[in-house]
Amino acid sequence: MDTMLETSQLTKTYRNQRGIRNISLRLNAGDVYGLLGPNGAGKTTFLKLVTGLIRPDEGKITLFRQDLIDHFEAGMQHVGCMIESADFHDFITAGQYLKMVGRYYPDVTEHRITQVLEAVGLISVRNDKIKHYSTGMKQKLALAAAILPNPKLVILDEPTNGLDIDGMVMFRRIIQQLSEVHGTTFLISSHMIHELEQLCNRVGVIVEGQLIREGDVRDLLAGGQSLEQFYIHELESRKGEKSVV
Ligand SMILES: Nc1ncnc2c1ncn2[C@@H]1O[C@H](COP(=O)(O)OP(=O)(O)OP(=O)(O)O)[C@@H](O)[C@H]1O
Repeated sequence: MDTMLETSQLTKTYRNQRGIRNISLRLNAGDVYGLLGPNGAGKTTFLKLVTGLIRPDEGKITLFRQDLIDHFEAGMQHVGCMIESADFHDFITAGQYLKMVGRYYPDVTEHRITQVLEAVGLISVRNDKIKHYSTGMKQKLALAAAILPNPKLVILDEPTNGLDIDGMVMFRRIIQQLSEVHGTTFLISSHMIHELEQLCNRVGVIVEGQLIREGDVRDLLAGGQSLEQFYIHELESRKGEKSVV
């Protein structure tokens, strides 16, 4: 099976001693992988590391089987990402913004820009300045930018933050369609556990900077366990282990 992203013993410690420790994780082509974990567990840190936004202290990251740092630009051509709250220039329009993003990729056409704006439901406001957008609309625009170049791998940090119910349904449909029709691989961090249950084939649980468990969603569901039950059980076991110590 083709490996899209692999980390080995990935460690990042901030000055306050927080961060992540020894995370080894592999994403195969076609995976829709959900990262779960409590606030402050280290999910965003992990996503920032694998998108090159910060450098690890230790460990290795390979993207499409090549070292991320040595082949950063070539690798990132095939990655779309949305990390933390989207930050935009307020005085440009959604259409102009996507045109700007499109310049970083070889073949983003005007037609493709229209296509993604339609997909995320922003076509009617494409000529409005971003400063007039709501939080959810900005989130949709960030998703549009992430999928714009038809990436092989899409990395999303809390993508449904601020989305209304329609927006969440739209988000789920886009991911399912890209995954099923184009075989796009996804790595998604979210607290929306029911969304993840519907979308993901695999999940990993990060607690206090460590990947404590991975699971195959189909197996969990077939065993009569919901993703929420699996997650709560993992957190409770972790607390139990700590209280014994
Ligand atoms: N730039 C930074 N400097 C110092 N500490 C940081 C920095 N960024 C994150 N941290 C700390 O590292 C830990 C992991 O943070 P991170 O943002 O990765 O967690 P998270 O799992 O994404 O949390 P949430 O679900 O709340 O978004 C937290 O304790 C956080 O306070």
